[in-house]
Amino acid sequence: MPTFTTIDDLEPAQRLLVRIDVNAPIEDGTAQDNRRFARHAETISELLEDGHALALLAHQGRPGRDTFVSLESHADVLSAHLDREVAFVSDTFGEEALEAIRDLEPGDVLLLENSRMCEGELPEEEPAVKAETELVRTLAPEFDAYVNDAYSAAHRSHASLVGFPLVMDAHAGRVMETEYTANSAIRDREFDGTVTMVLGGTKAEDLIPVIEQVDDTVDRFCLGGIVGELFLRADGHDVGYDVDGTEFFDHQWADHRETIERVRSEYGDRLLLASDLAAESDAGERTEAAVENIEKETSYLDVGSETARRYADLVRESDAVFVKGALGVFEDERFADGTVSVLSAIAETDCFSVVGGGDTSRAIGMYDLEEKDFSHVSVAGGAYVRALTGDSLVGIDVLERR
Ligand SMILES: Nc1ncnc2c1ncn2[C@@H]1O[C@H](COP(=O)(O)OP(=O)(O)OP(=O)(O)O)[C@@H](O)[C@H]1O
Ligand SMILES: O=C(O)[C@H](O)COP(=O)(O)O
Repeated sequence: MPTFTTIDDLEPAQRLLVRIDVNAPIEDGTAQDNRRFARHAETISELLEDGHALALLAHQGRPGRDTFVSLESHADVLSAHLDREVAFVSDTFGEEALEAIRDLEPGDVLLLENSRMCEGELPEEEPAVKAETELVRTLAPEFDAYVNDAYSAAHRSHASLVGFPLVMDAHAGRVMETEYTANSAIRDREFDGTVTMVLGGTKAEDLIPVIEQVDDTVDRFCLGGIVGELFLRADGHDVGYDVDGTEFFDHQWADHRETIERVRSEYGDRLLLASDLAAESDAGERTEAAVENIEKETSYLDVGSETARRYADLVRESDAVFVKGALGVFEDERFADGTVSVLSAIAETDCFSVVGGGDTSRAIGMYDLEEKDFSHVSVAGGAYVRALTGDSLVGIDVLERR
């Protein structure tokens, strides 16, 4: 049971600072809808119905990346989910933001600018240090209470996530509460039968510790995506190298090579890799090759159909399945086979299943799968895998410490 307080413990009609996580895919500088918006919209609606006035604090991307953009378009996506205007101010805690905050009336909702544009938000530091940042010291006195609904960012010790609970009344929002409850139950559950973990996506640093830490619980790991290609490289295949200006592989290989090679040799047959891969042909069509025949200069975008079938069969035979990260670029229908085959196989069975990842969970809506066919769909990625391994999340620790 969580030991933090929730929005049920708020006094009525307060002025609230609400931290949400709408970190989203960006196309042409504009936020694309993901499941996080809809989930937070439920918390926001509930707070508005209770007559609170809300300022929302959130981040997008990281400095230096293409996805590091203003939150202006995020306000539009949220407005569509809420069916009411979400005002936006291109400032986080300066004069312009303070003026907009002071104008808030009960029932109003205002989104502040990307918190990562403020000095002091990054880098990771102790909560006590973050509580002293100008961001926290300026905004805290403007509100009656702080609500943290950003479960998917709760593994980051950033000012907007860990600073406020140290200096003001603070509570968990509904997304925080439900994700915490679901993911802790998963962590504490003892499974009968075969447990399979399907790991893909782009982030080796998130996934490799998981493989090592859930060793006792998980029987086999099915790998795909960028991470799977790095393991194929460890097996000596001509894949997992940056080509055509991609920046996925070589730096991750440099950082994690030793661990990847060690894990590969220690886990042997329990770690399943793709036997074929798919790429785009010159004519723009999906083309496939067995891993023995792959070419170093080709960019592979999905596991092949033989692998997709094999992984789907293993899922059907499992009693519990955990998914983190996509097996291919599912956003493009031509390269969705791996991800969708695994998700469809889960949906067909009554195994216990959790699908996590801000991007990966989007595949469920995009391919007409239904959330009810999964035991839990987590909008979190890094926070979800940390919870699976039993690691605590700093953003929750500070709420619990109150
Ligand atoms: N072979 C590949 N080449 C390029 N991108 C890939 C490949 N395979 C998977 N992906 C991308 O991986 C992304 C999902 O993985 P990602 O590591 O972002 O995890 P996530 O599920 O969104 O979790 P998080 O919330 O931690 O970001 C998808 O958007 C997909 O396009
Ligand atoms: O999308 C996420 O996983 C969270 O918003 C955290 O973002 P970060 O990985 O850039 O810190």
